Order: sequence, then structure tokens, then C-alpha cells
Amino acid sequence: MAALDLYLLTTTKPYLTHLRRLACSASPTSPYRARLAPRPPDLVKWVRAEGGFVHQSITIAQVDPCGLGLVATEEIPKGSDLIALPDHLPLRFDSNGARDSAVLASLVGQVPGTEELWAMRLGLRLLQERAKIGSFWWPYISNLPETYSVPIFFPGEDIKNLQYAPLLHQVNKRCRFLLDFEKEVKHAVENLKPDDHPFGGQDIDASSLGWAMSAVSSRAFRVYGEKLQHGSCTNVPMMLPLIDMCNHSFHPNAEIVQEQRMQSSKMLVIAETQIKRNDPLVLNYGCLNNDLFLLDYGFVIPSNPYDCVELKYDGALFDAASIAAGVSSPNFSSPAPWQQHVLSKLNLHGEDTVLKVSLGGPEIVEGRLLAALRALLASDMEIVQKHDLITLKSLSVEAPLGVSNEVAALRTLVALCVIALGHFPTKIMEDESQLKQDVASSTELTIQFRIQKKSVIIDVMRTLSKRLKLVLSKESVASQS
Ligand SMILES: C[S@@+](CC[C@H](N)C(=O)[O-])C[C@H]1O[C@@H](n2cnc3c(N)ncnc32)[C@H](O)[C@@H]1O
Repeated sequence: MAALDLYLLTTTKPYLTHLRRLACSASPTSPYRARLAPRPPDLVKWVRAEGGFVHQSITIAQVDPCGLGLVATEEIPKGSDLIALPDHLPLRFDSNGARDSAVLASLVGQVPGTEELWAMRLGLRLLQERAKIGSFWWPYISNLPETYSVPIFFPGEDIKNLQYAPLLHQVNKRCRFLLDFEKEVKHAVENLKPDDHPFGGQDIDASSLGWAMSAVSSRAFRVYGEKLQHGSCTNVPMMLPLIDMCNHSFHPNAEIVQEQRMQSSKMLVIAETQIKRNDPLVLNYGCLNNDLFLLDYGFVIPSNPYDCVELKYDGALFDAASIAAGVSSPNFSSPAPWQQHVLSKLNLHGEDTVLKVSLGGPEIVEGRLLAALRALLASDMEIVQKHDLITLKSLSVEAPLGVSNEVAALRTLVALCVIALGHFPTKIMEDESQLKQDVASSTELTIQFRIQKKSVIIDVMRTLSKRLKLVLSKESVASQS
């Protein structure tokens, strides 16, 4: 097993300093990612030898800054089949091997069912094959990166310098899980006979579990599995050899198609557009924010249209923002009963509250937040009750509760953005000058991440300020006519 760095943040508070180091050998943050085997077998040849199809004009090449990728050596017409994998090539939990290890199945059952840990379940299966001498998947596994640039492997200082509490919380949670799970795995395999040992007698620690979880989160695809009785399908994560050499773009030129025939299914990659010579083949991994790109894939997308910042809906904070914005006597902390009723419908009050609200992304202001601001800054219950929630939540509906209400809501939002920006310990200019220095790649990722978060807030402020001007200018035209 490659030993990697894994740090535990020993408290959930942001800006932590007390870190426990677990293991260390290769630098996890070097820009060039070595593969598990120094000279791994040719993946394209292996896929073809196993009955798969690989378009003759595709090769594996270095694609900066993504690491390795698939590249077209000649122009490829739209609609062409690029890769086809027969049913036995994907590595999934039920493929040969998992069935005969009750210990592995029981360990999989011990991984909490939360969304963010799904990759650990398939990761255990990957570790099993990685440890198995003569594994059918070794030609694939040996081509996997030896290290991953996800934050669980960052030095503690870099994690702290992400400057964004929701992400720190997630990194901390994953590190804690890995350290706890290491103990469970060790306990489950102690005293096992070599034949019963799911990992061929090899020592499994938090670093190797972290490697497997990151390999899966950054490379597995969730595809349709069995059809359920009511017609929907289960979602099965799978590792798709060679297909997982495609890098990400929000403007993909390739797509994955699952071909189902009788009992077997084939995974295909098809050219979604014409692909020019020397162009990389790119898939869309999903419309994700930068938190997920960094946590699961280890990279950050500049100007990501899906990036957003999370805030907590908190009456006192919103009152402070409103007062800073010059709004007289806001009552976020003590809403009237009818306003509480609106907040309850938005899950911001009472039972089942979800206090996390977001700014940025395609919506710019999360609808629940906008509706709450409009309703709480309104003094006339009847006007609010004349509107449905869909209208109140929509930024494209101009001033549904009147101009002065809209102006107060927009000004409060801009003030909230100013407060949120002020919580970052550094300014974008300072971050940018730090980036110009020769920093480790994990530090670079950390700085890029926080620059992007601040840019999201600045973009939201710009959009809302424009909006404010527009509303005010329409009002002044109306009052003159
Ligand atoms: C499914 S793998 C793709 C193949 C990978 N580049 C390799 O060398 O094996 C996903 C990983 O590729 C890299 N990657 C993919 N798309 C990227 C992008 N748009 N920018 C930066 N890195 C990217 C990230 O390291 C990510 O975790």
C-alpha cells in the first residue's frame, strides 16, 4: 500500500491548529501524479483484449492541468462510438470477489449510509482487488494515481487556510470517519486466516482507506442498476476502466450511455459533438459547486457557474445586515406570527428547519432566503398573503411586494455579502500575490478555492447592485410621469 499523508483535525472549530499526523511517505501534493505501478500495462490494449472497443483515434496523453486524459489523434465525427466496455470490465461491488468475502460485506455494511461516504463502500472493494495477487483488474488498478489532491491529504495549515467553515466541516468529518473506520477494519480482520482475509493479509490504515475513497469519489460513475418494482432503477457506483481517463468540462464533447440488453449491460462513450484533432475527450461530471469538486475530485473550477456560498439563516445577523443597509427597524429576530407562518413554509422556522441558505450559483439568491427577506421586510400582511411562495422566491419577479420592500431586501442582501466577505481573513489581492510565490500544489488549491468563494460573493453583490439601480430607476421614471 502506498503510504499517504492523512491529518485529523482534532476539533470542528474553523482555523484549527492541533493536527495529528498519521502516515507519510510520498508527497501527496506533487503536481505530477505517479501511477500505482511504475510501468503499468497499456490500458487501451487491455480493454481491447477483453472484448471492449476503443476508437482508433484515441490515445492516453498528459493533459495539463488535469493529469492524464484521453485525446483525439484525428478528427472524430459527432455520434461516433468512442469506447465500449463489456459487462465484466466495470469494477462494482457485486462483481466477482465481493460475494465470497463475508467480512468485506460486513465492513461495507458498517459504512454510514450518508451521501458523502458512498465512495468508501466501493473503495473497500477496490482495496480488496488492489491487495489480491493476480487480480483480473490489476491492469486497471495499476494505472490509478498513487496519490490524490483531495483535502483529506492536505497539510493542516492548508486545510485551515481554506477559510470556509462548511468545507472545513466536511474535511474534518471525512478524516474522523477514516480514523474511526481504520479501527473497525483492524478489529474485523484480526485473527482471520489468510484465506479469509479480504485484503490478502495486508495492513489497512486510514491512509489506505483514504486512498481508496478518493480513487472512487474522483473516478466512479453512478449508473443505473437493477430495475425496482415500481419502475425506477437503483443507482450503482462503478469504476469504468479507461472511460475514467476522461477529464471534466461543463461543455463536454462526450457522453456516457448505458446499453441494456437482456441480462447484460454495456457502457458506451459517444462523441456528443465533433471532436477536433488533439482535443481532449471531456465528460461533464455534474453541475457541482467547488466544495464538491475539491472534496471529491481534488480540483477547483475558476468562475464555476454552480459555485455558491452557504450562510446560516440567523435573525440577529439579518437584523445587523438590515441596519447596516439603512433599513429602519427590521424584525428578523422577532417576526410577527404571520411572518413566522411564512418562515415555517420556507423551513426557516419551527420543526424541520433547514437554516442553511446559499448565495451564488444559477439562482444567485436562494429562493427561500429571498422570500424570507421580502416577507420579513413587509409591513402589510395582506399584500404578502396575496402572493404565492413561488413568486416571493423568484428574483426574476420584480418587486412583488412593492419598490420600497424590494429595495430594502436587495440592500440587506448586499450588506449580508459585505459581512460575509469580511469574515475571510485575507483579501483576494493578498491571495493572488501569495499565488505568485512558489507554493505547494495543495496550498495553490487552497488559495484558488478561497479566491473563488470570495469571487462568488462579489459577483452576487454586483448583480444585486445592478438590480437595485434598475428598480430605483424604474421607480423614479414612474414618479415623474
Ligand atoms: C476521472 S479522473 C480523470 C483522469 C485523470 N486526469 C488521471 O490522470 O487519471 C478525474 C481526475 O482528473 C483530474 N481532472 C479532471 N478534470 C479536471 C479539470 N477540468 N481540471 C483539473 N483537473 C481535472 C482531477 O485530478 C480528477 O480527480
